Amino acid sequence: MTSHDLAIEAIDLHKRYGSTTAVAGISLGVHRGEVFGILGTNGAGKTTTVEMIAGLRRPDAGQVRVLGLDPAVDRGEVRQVLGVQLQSSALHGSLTVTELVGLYSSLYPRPVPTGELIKQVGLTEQATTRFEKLSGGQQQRLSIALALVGRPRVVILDELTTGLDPRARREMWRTIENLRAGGVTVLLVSHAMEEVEALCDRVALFVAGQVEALDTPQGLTDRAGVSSLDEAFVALTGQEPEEVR
Ligand SMILES: Nc1ncnc2c1ncn2[C@@H]1O[C@H](COP(=O)(O)OP(=O)(O)OP(=O)(O)O)[C@@H](O)[C@H]1O
Repeated sequence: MTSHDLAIEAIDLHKRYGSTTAVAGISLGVHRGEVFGILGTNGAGKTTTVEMIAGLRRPDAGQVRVLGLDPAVDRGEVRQVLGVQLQSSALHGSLTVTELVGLYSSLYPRPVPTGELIKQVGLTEQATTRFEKLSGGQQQRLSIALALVGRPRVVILDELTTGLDPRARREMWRTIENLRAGGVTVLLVSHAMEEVEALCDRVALFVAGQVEALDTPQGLTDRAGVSSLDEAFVALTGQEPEEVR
């Protein structure tokens, strides 16, 4: 496999915040068309890593390539191919769902039609509701819609289904399956073991800013000699998985 086959390449990333080391030498290669999961306890460096991959945070050291581009340098080009949903989105509270999706659509040459996208994330009934009046789960679904509006080739989702009810959760899983079927590469940060087990081709287990193990879900459970990813996480990292928030 050459680096041309990689949609995302992170090489020896480091990041400190004052005296806190958040990321201490992370390297990852995500194949084109793959759904790749990052699992780790609170503070393991997951968000910092995906923010560096998205070009939203500058690494102290190390390199990132997204489809061969450097997100910190080729900002305009990367914006056209990369969709990002982060944990907290700062959106204009007085705009409605339709207005926000329309605003983001205008940034792309071939956006998903606004109504179609709103339906896809289950917000048709809230189409004329202002962002500030949406529930936490609805805001979450809107932020996922905004990550997908430009038909990205690579999508980064940080805590895809945290805070969503079971039905919305299943719909999001279906959305991921559809992205995979369309050849889109997905990098997924999650606390939910069953979500990662169900969706991801490969998984990286993060501990204290480093990759402790990286394999298919089956490979991780085989390696740990256990029957679930939950148990493999405990066996391979020595840490208890977090409760899903
Ligand atoms: N802006 C910041 N300023 C200072 N410290 C930070 C900042 N962002 C993160 N940290 C610290 O860096 C470490 C890694 O944080 P990060 O958010 O990347 O971890 P995480 O694995 O995403 O955690 P979580 O599951 O809680 O979201 C933590 O110790 C955190 O407190």
